[in-house]
Amino acid sequence: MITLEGLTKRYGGTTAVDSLDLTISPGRVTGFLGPNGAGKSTTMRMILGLDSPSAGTALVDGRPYADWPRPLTKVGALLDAKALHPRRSARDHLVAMARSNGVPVTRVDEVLSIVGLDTVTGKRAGQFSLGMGQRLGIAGALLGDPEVLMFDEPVNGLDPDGVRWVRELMRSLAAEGRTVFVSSHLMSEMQLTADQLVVIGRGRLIADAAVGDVIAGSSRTTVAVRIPDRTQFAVLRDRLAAEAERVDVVQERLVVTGVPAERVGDLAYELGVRLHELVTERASLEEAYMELTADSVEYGVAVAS
Ligand SMILES: Nc1ncnc2c1ncn2[C@@H]1O[C@H](COP(=O)(O)OP(=O)(O)OP(=O)(O)O)[C@@H](O)[C@H]1O
Repeated sequence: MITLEGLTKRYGGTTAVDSLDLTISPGRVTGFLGPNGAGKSTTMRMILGLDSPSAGTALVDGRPYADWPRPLTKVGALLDAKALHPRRSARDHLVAMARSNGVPVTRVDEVLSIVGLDTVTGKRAGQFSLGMGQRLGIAGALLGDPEVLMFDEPVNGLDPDGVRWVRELMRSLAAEGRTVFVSSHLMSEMQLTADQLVVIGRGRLIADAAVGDVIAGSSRTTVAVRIPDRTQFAVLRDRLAAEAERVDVVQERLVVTGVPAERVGDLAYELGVRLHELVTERASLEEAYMELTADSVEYGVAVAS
């Protein structure tokens, strides 16, 4: 478990992370989202003791990362996949990591096989593609068989097979009861991978909720109704207009915002309106995320409406 209390980081006049209170629980994948510059990497760096907080605390199972006797066996992390010695082979890189962290060297071949690099163990890291570098970084995170795993943009540079592999790996690590904390800008991928989402903007917490709740909270979730009779169509439209946030007519269907499908169905029944279709059209995570972070985008582009 990761616990943040009042976690704050200031760089001169910039507050990169602003009083974050958060618990990241084991047994599930927690997605960490936010626009560029929101403070995700800085938060992860503070959890790993690579940056010291200006205020507050970041604890792993009740202690700061650095206070754990063999931290690599407690927390594994992929922060910057490019941070490799270019002339070292994948195997040498992991052997050096294992030796300096009291991890048996036999584990190196295990993790190379888990990440699918067992056929290129002798190749130097400098000759690696971006995707191979990511896999090696993930191997490093798994080396100490830790209970807590953190990945900063793990699918960066991976092909579709690699993206699916990372998704399945994260899900299986969480299913084993580990804490999995992963940042990403790929919303469609997060929708498939994460159970819980933490969204930050300008260093502050915007949301901490189950993926389904984040999506359900979006005003873009609508109910669409198809009514074959024109008169009944108008009756239901006028009745819904009195209580919905908005009612649109799209391709001869009523599209209702702010009234659940159950209520729309009950109203139609009361008014004797015959329906041919009644369907909830959920927002995607991407739409829900855009809505949540609209005020926190630091480097936004003005969109003409
Ligand atoms: N070493 C540093 N010195 C000064 N400012 C920094 C430093 N590191 C980060 N920042 C600033 O802190 C803020 C948060 O940056 P951070 O990299 O944590 O965001 P992020 O959410 O990881 O962004 P991205 O999605 O672009 O990776 C930014 O405004 C950034 O410019």
